[in-house]
Amino acid sequence: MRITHFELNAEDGVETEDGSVALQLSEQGRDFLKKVHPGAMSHFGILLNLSKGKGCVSRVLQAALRPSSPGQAVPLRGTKGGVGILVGESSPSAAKPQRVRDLSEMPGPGTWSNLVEFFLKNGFSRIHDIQLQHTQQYGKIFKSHFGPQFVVSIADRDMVAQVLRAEGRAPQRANMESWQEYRQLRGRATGLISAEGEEWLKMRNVLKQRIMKPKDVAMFSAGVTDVIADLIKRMKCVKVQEGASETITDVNNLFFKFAMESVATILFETRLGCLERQICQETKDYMEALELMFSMFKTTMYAGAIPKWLRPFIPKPWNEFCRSWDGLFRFSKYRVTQKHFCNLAVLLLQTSFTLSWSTYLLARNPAVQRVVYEEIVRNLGSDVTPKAQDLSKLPLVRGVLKETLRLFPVLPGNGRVTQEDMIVGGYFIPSGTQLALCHYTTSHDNEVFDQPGEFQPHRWLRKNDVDRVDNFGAIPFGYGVRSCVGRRIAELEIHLVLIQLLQAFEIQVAPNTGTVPAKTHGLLGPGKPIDLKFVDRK
Ligand code: HEM
Repeated sequence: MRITHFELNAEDGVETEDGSVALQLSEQGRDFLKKVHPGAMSHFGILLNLSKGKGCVSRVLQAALRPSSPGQAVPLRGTKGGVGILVGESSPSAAKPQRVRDLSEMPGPGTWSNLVEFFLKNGFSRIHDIQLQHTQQYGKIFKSHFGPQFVVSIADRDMVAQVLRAEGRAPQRANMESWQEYRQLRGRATGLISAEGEEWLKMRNVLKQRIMKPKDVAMFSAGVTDVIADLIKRMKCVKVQEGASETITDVNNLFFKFAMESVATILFETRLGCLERQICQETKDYMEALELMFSMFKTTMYAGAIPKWLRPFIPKPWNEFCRSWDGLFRFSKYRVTQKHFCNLAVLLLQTSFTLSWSTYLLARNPAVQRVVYEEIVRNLGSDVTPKAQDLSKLPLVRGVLKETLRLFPVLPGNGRVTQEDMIVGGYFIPSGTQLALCHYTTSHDNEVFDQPGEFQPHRWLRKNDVDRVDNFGAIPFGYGVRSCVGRRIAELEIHLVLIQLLQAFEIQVAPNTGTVPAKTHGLLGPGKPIDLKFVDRK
């Protein structure tokens, strides 16, 4: 087999240290290869995915290819015994290719400065800020050590896209060791969030049949609407208690109860009464256990960062981590969800934080709120209860959610463990490396988003049917086969509740609220309570 011609662009060739050249396939290159020799794909181990249409434009063909040996089969670095074929040479006009660098050459904070930052300066609650700070200091790809863990952080939209597009059939999320260890210790089943490999695939396939598509989740619309009616009733009661101020203090508390009630409605087809005046004791205890879990987020991080051999000397973090999980597992009512999803608390907080941030942003930007409200009145009506099928008429409401999650991505960073060798940002990253994808930083990158600090839901409006405003800079639900399985449910709930809140109230910032900083409590939540005024529209 010999492919005689192959176009290379300047950025396609990356020179390795020993003078050989690694090929980075451009889209044209890949298409060309497919056209001239479809069979060749099977010989390019690393290209197997591409032939199934799952590859990525900038995927690197990690071959140690000699520029002078076109047509020769050579071993591919980073593939399991695959061979590649040099199909051409860089055009003479091509700029000098870059050298592939080793991880030892990657910049990043030293172990000690990281220890001081995280353990002495409370860095675990400022993970999002540290992401920004480290990106400024070390660039868009840098390495760090957290106790026994070594992490490569990626804060560049295109590199994030490269990593996620290259994923295999069962991507591995990082940082779940503590959860897995706890579950093994106590004999608890692994949930979807922390499962890996074949076990994950099996669970995911079961769930995805039920809740992955917008049209499948539309059937939950009526149930969610009932819960929203209860939420608004509850808000009106609280306002009456507050008297003339019309203020609801710490809105997240109320939105958390709403999230819990609607998840129960959707997933266990039951009502818990979280939005009633009197909450049943078991639900109350469960909510307290969840709060404890989150107040102990720091402990969770310490539990993961302290090596096992140090535990006899510093036992507290691991013991507390187990104690808070034991607390949550006591509640048999919630076991079904715990079993499937692993951490119900995370899911509830994702929804409640997002609702808190979006109402806060609407209150802080009254002009934007007015335009969104006008869209609702114009395209739906001021008192028509929305259904799932109405959402396509309200692109700005959808923009509000996207923009909220861009400014405050509840998961400010995500993890992946590389499953094969890769070259990212000019660095050779071996298989098994833990990556941290810095979504908070890419969401605030002014090379990716114009005026990134501004709340502009209209930036997400499509100009026409072919316009795509998707952007790897902001992927709050993740991307690909391991992305959020509850995305469609969360979107449905949040869109429906935002519409009805805006139909019922004009949302204003309470005088004492001021600017609310974000804080990482595992997820990116408000750093202080958000108090808002909900002024009746009629
Ligand atoms: C605003 C609300 C939410 C946001 C922003 C959000 C975001 C995310 C993100 C970023 C991930 C990780 C994806 C990845 O690694 O690529 C994730 C995973 C997950 N989410 Fe959500 N989520 C939300 C609500 C929900 C809800 C309501 C549910 C359940 C009903 C849910 C269920 C899950 C599950 C089970 C996973 C793990 C998926 C897996 O590992 O296969 N999420 N979510």
